[in-house]
Amino acid sequence: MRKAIIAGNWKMNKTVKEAVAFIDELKPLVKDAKCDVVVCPTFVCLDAVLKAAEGSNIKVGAQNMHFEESGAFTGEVAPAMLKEMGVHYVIIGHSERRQYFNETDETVNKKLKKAFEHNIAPILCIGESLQEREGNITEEVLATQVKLDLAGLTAEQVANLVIAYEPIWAIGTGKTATSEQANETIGFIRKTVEKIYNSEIAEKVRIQYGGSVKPATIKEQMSMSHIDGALVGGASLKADDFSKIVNF
Ligand SMILES: O=C(CO)COP(=O)(O)O
Repeated sequence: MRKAIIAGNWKMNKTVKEAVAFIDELKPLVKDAKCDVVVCPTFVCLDAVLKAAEGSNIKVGAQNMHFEESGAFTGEVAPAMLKEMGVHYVIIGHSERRQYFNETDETVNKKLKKAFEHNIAPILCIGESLQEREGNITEEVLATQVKLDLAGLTAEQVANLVIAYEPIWAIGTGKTATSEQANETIGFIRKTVEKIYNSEIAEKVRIQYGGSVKPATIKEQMSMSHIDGALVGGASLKADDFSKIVNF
């Protein structure tokens, strides 16, 4: 049985003060959650959020990191810096990073390897565009992403991986994939992992759905056989909404 994981991706939102106030409000609301609870603030809020979340069941993730250990990479953050702070998770390859910051399957793959090397749990984002879905190439696109992004990862690493299936056309648009659509596609991703590794690993990898997840949609989504959680954008910014999702 896979443990569900609900993560909030705050994207470029919340100042340090706002972030701390959010955690203070969220803590009592999610203290009995049955799933893993994760919030992913911006780099500048990580320290304050880690401190505010101390002693609670809320884990903290970063939204990105570089694949090099250190050096002349102005504006970037290295894995060891996150690990030393106590960061548990890191989102890798979000579609916004792929779209606006030239993230490729090659850099995603390097980052995944680095995250595992530093014992930070990666949440790998994959997903197809509207054009790709309408062109009936969703499965090819996802299979290619899985193959390239996971290249060279060990079976043990993949068993501990979280994958977030986020159809790009459902992000921030209010258009959710239907639960059946999401389940079917996530089932396909699991099959792809099985083909590359084996059925045992495919059964272990946790796969979230992401894209306009709301308190009103989560119950049905979590009732689906392949959906192990959610990566939540907009609805993770209000403690009340996010707690309702966490306590699905
Ligand atoms: O991109 C997302 C999470 O990473 C989804 O964002 P929304 O929930 O705002 O659609």
